[in-house]
Amino acid sequence: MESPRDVGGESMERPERAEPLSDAEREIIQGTWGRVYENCEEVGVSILIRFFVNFPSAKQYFSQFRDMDEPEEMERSTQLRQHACRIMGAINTVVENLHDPEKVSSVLALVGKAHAVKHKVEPMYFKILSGVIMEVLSEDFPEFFTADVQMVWTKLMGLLYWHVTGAYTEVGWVQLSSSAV
Ligand code: HEM
Repeated sequence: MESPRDVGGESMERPERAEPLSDAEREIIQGTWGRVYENCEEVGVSILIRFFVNFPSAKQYFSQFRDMDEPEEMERSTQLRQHACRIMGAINTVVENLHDPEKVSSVLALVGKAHAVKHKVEPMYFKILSGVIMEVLSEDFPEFFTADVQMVWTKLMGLLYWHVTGAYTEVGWVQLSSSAV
């Protein structure tokens, strides 16, 4: 599906600012997220399984399942399950605080900083994960994730990526070229 170079060698693009969400868009996100979050562990796990199956190089950061290939085996990993819940929890905090841009940026700055400094995760994986999140939500909740709703969610994912990559820039993340990886 991928080679590490597909994801490792690209530069981190970051627009000047994230496009803000309107009140109506915030309501759409909050309304649809409520239904997703009711099943947060199950949805989070299916997002991560698809992420690691389609982009196996993303497993390199996880000691417990970096060498696993079978989705059934990965599904039993407590580290995967825990990360699924942490991702869903962080998105939930963002969604619940969309009216409070400072809170949103501080939550995502912490996520970005930890992943840059502690986990040393290549930031492109955040973009890839956003795409997988959109795919899984659209497939699992077709009754809510209509084309219009998907557009609003894509905007939220852009906002998330913008804040996270902002934190990477802030801590002085240096992009490795693909030939150096
Ligand atoms: C929306 C995206 C994401 C969110 C909200 C998120 C959130 C979190 C949180 C809250 C933690 C625990 C606190 C910490 O140690 O920082 C964590 C840990 C971690 N994250 Fe993420 N994460 C995201 C994406 C990613 C991606 C794309 C990767 C790598 C491909 C990744 C790799 C890790 C690793 C390796 C840990 C430590 C796991 C452990 O110690 O068991 N995360 N994440």
